[in-house]
Order: sequence, then C-alpha cells, then structure tokens
Amino acid sequence: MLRMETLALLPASPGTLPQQKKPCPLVLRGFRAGSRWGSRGTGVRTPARGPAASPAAKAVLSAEERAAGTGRGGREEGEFYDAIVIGSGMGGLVTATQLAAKGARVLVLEKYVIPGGSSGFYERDGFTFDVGSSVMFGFSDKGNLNLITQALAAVGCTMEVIPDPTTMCFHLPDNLTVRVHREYDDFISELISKFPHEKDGILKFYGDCWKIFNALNSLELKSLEEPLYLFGQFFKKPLECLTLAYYLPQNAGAIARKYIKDPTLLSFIDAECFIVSTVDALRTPMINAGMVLCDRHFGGVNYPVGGVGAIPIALAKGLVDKGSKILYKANVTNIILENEKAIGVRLSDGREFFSKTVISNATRWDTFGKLLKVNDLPKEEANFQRIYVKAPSFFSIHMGVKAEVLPPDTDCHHFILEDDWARLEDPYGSIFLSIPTVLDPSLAPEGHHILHIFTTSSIDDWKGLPQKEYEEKKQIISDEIIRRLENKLFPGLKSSIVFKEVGSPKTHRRFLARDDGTYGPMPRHIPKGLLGMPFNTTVSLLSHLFMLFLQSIDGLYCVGDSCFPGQGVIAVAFSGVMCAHRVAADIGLEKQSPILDAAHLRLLSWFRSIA
Ligand SMILES: NC(=O)c1ccc[n+]([C@@H]2O[C@H](COP(=O)([O-])OP(=O)(O)OC[C@H]3O[C@@H](n4cnc5c(N)ncnc54)[C@H](O)[C@@H]3O)[C@@H](O)[C@H]2O)c1
Ligand SMILES: CC(C)=CCC/C(C)=C/C=C/C(C)=C/C=C/C(C)=C/C=C/C=C(C)/C=C/C=C(C)/C=C/C=C(\C)CCC=C(C)C
Repeated sequence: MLRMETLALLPASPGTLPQQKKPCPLVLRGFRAGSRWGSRGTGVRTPARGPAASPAAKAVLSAEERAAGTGRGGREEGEFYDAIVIGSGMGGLVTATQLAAKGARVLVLEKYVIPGGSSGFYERDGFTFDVGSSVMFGFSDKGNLNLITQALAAVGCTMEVIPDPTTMCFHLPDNLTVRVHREYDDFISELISKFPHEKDGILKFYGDCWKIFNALNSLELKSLEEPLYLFGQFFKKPLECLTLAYYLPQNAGAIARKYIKDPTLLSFIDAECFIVSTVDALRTPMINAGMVLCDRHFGGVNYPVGGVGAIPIALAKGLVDKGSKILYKANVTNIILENEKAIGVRLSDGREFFSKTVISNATRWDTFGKLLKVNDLPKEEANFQRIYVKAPSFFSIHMGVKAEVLPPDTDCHHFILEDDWARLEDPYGSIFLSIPTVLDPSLAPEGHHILHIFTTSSIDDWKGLPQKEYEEKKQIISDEIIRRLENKLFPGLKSSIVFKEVGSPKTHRRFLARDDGTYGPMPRHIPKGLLGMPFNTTVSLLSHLFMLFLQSIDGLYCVGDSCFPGQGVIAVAFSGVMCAHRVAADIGLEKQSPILDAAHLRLLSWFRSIA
C-alpha cells in the first residue's frame, strides 16, 4: 500500500485527488472589471464553481493501479515503444501527448504517484494546493501561443478556465505599488502615472515586447531544430522570423536601458523579469520577456477550474485515451545505451523498458549527472554548464486562512519586496504570493482562502541539519515571512491561519526529483539572450568529427526547463511541442531531410558554442 507521508507536496490519499469537471469547451468566465469573484471577506461564498462529481484523477489512475505502481494496462515490460518519456512534468506530458496525437506509442515513466511534477497538486484538510506556480500563461482561447490549451486539445481535452482581472500586483520599495491589469492600456496608464517623465521609454520598451509577441504569435510553433519547418516559416513569414532572429541574442535589461533612464523604473522592470527568469532584466532573454509581458494582456492569465493539478491529470488521461501509457512509482535510474545510442531505461526496481527514442524530462543535471552513466560529460553539456548554473530552489508555505483576513477585492497574485531593491535576488528577499481561491473558491472549505507563499532559497542553507534544527529553521523563516505579509498586506494574518505546511529546498528535491531542488537553469553571467540555450536533441556521444556525416541524434532528447526557452510552465510546454516534432521527424512520423538535419544541427551547435 502507498505509505502516507506528512510532508508537503504529497497528496493526502488516493481518494483525495482533486476532482475535475467532465471535459467541456474552454470557456473564459466573464468578470466584472474592478470587482472580484465571490464575496470574500464576509465568509459568504459564491456557488461552488469548481469540481463536479466525477474525479478525473480516478480516470487516470485507479487506487489499485496506484498500489501496483502501474498505470492502465498492467505491466509493460517486453513491449517496444516509439518513445519513452522520463517524468510527467508539463514538459514531459506535452511531449508525450503531442507524440501520441501524431500516432506514436509512448510510455511515460513517473517517479511520483500522480502526474504533473511542479505543476501537480496536493490535498489537505479540504484545501487543494498547487505545488508550484498558479500563474498560467498560454491558456486562452485565441492566437498561436495558447500552448496549454492546444496541448489539451491535441488529445481531445478541454478545460474550463477563470480569467484573472489583475495578473499581478507588485508591492515594491518606497511604497511603489503597480497593478498589472489584464487590459494592456490600463496597465500602461497606471505605469505612466507613476513615471510620467518616462512615458516615451515605457511605450518603446513594452512596444518592443509586442513586436516579439506578435512575431511569435504569427508563427506555427514547432521544432526550431527541424530545418524543413524552419525554412518554411522563413519563407512564409520572413519579417517575423527576422524579428525573432534579431532579438534572439538580446536581453530585456539592455533594451530597457536604451529607452529608460529612471533607476526605479529599471528596477521595476528587473522585478517583472525576475518573475520570468529568477534573474534581473539584464540576464533575462528579451524573447522570454516579450512572450510573458504581452501574453498576460493578449490571452490573459487564466486559472483552470479545479486547480493547476487538473491540467496534467487531463493530459495524462488524454494520453491514455490515445493508446499510450503512463506508469507511476516508476523511478528511472539508468538510460540504457547500446553502441552510444539510447535504447531504453532501467528502473530502481530492476524493470527495463525499450524504445526507439528516450526523452528525459528530468533536469539536465539529473539526466547527465545521474541517469546517463558515461565517463565524460558530452561537449554540448559541458557548454551548457559553462553558461548556465542551477537556479536556487524555493522555500514555500501553503496555508489555509479564514476568509475575513483578506480585504475585499484582494488580487490573486502578489509580488512583495518591501524596502530594498538590492534584495530582489537575495534568498528570502522577494516574496511571491498566490491566492487561487480568489478565482476558484471551491479549492478551500467554505469561508477560507488558500495562500501559497514562496521565496528563493538555496539547498546549501538546509543541508546537514538534524531534524529538530531543520524543523525549527522552517518555523523561524515561515514566521518571519508571515510577519512581513502581515505588515505589508494582511493585518491579523497569523491568527487567521487554520492550516500551514512548509516546504524547503529539500522538499522540492525529494518530491520533484530535481537536483538540489533547483527551479531551473539561470545564466552564470549576462547571456547572449536565448542563443546558448540547448534545444531538445542531445549531441551524439560519438566524436564530433562524425557529425557532418551522421545524424547528430543518439536517440536521447531532453525536454523541460533546462531546454530552450527555459523556466515556466508555458515555456516547458513549448519545449514539449518542439521535442515532439523533432522526435516525430526522427522516427518517420513527420517530414525530414537527413542531410539538411546534419548541417542545421551542426550550425545550431556552433551558435551555442559562441554564446
Ligand atoms: N514554485 C513554482 O512556482 C514552481 C516550482 C518548480 C517549477 N515550476 C514550474 O515548472 C517548470 C518545470 O516543468 P518541467 O516539465 O521541466 O519539470 P517538472 O520538474 O515539473 O517535472 C519533472 C517530472 O519528472 C519526474 N522525474 C524526474 N526524474 C525522474 C526519474 N528519474 N524517473 C521518473 N520520473 C522522474 C518528476 O517526478 C517530475 O514529475 C518550471 O520551469 C517552472 O516554471 C514552478
Ligand atoms: C533557429 C535560429 C537560430 C533562428 C531562427 C529565428 C526564429 C524563427 C526564432 C523563433 C523563436 C521562437 C519560436 C521562440 C519561442 C519562444 C517562446 C515560446 C518562449 C516562451 C517563453 C515563456 C516563458 C519564459 C515563461 C515563463 C514564465 C514563468 C517563469 C512564470 C513564472 C511564474 C511564477 C514564478 C509565478 C509568480 C507568482 C507570483 C508573483 C505570485
């Protein structure tokens, strides 16, 4: 039987998976400008809008299957797959479902008991908590960049979402408060009202973001590692592709500095970028900034009914419906190589599975440091580690509070840095706060809200502590963060807490299987935009000499936040779309040209080496 744990990030029991409405068309619920959902603060709630009776989770994974450690279809040893995906984070699931939709037979192997990784959920005392971010980009019903919506649609799934009228509220030093309204004009007017002398600069910087977003939004998004597709896009949309090529090696901070001089406004742009990349604007690729700073106004930030964890559950169900498989409690310990080609994987319990291709959704540090048993780090990996280091992990607090502690019309997402801009990137400096029950009250018992608070923290702070000191440290740091929130936003917060669970970087490492609990890669120095970020193929373990003649693919691919374009749920979804396209081409499900491939992959590899 599944052993119950009391640490954060673990569902309370198989019976307490969040329930999800039966699939229904994507619907953006209307919202009243200036007012918010429900009548928070009074304890009176709007009618439950969230989960209906049928738990989608059960459709994905029955209690018996969970106990047996298998998904549907019993034991799969001996079967041969087109692709094995290690890990069911959003990156892995999008790859798997896209491949299944193209007709491939896929096996997803997930170490944990439910799908989703950092986009998973857990339940406690009637609260349904998102493990990671509750800020969902790419989840609208328009354009080409709604990649979450498209990923669900590819396997016949749709979900109901709730639009967030204010995508973020910044609480910054010198009492600067900026609300990022869903309507772009409202946001820009608010920002200009705080910095009237920088009106031109503001319009130019965010104008450049729109150039990027509009170019991205006009393309059909597939693998940039597939030359037939890439040349086709250049042919169809030359200006848009050249715009993207122009911004590819640039960072947001440098562009902001071309137009803006006010140091406080530049610091605000740093904070905007920190959310996108966990580093300041000078180190944030302009393409990523353009994508996020505009999608929040174009498609908007939309929250899925039933919580973020409902997305991977729906994808896992769609995958199974397409005839592919997912196994839980399947801890991959080895990628099996034969003649320098990845041919399968071995699990910690000794089971082996074989396939044409292997795709790792584990971080690159885990993939190349633990799963691949090779003596020397492949040259491309060494190059990646030269440019990128592991971003710190997170200290997170999941709380249930009495509803009356929140003032009426409280926003859903907040970023708090009270006194000193210099503390933006310091451990425990900036605080991220999401209150998803502002949008979907059904995630908490009547009269209560969820507060999900997180801040950066390094695993080094937590290593080697005896259990008692570890618990005391969690208590001290969480008390301090709650005190800061009490001072800045919610007087009386501490006494309103009815449930609290604290996770440290060790918790993230343990439950998300991420090396040092890292949030993802961050550039060591100022990067050349996105130029150095690896795509999905891994360069052959054979000598580079062969690369012009042999396809530089050894059957192993990576997907997730340590691949182009980096951290973020929407970013890993794009990584999944790219990966699935490249793999499908390599196994004959999409068009490809081996000769062009070899030259193109070599060229991209050279670009990365000069980054
Ligand atoms: N606090 C937050 O807001 C937060 C925290 C972390 C990540 N995130 C978001 O999620 C993104 C990451 O998504 P992702 O898809 O790259 O990865 P992920 O970490 O979400 O998922 C990886 C999955 O692979 C599984 N896995 C890892 N090693 C395995 C092994 N050896 N065998 C079997 N399964 C294994 C893990 O259990 C996990 O489910 C981040 O960039 C970030 O945007 C958010
Ligand atoms: C190839 C070559 C060389 C060239 C060519 C040119 C071209 C064509 C190019 C193209 C390109 C492309 C297509 C690109 C794309 C890109 C993309 C899609 C991107 C995306 C991105 C995204 C991102 C980054 C995202 C992110 C997000 C995030 C991170 C989020 C987060 C959140 C959080 C943390 C939460 C917060 C909270 C609070 C505050 C509460």
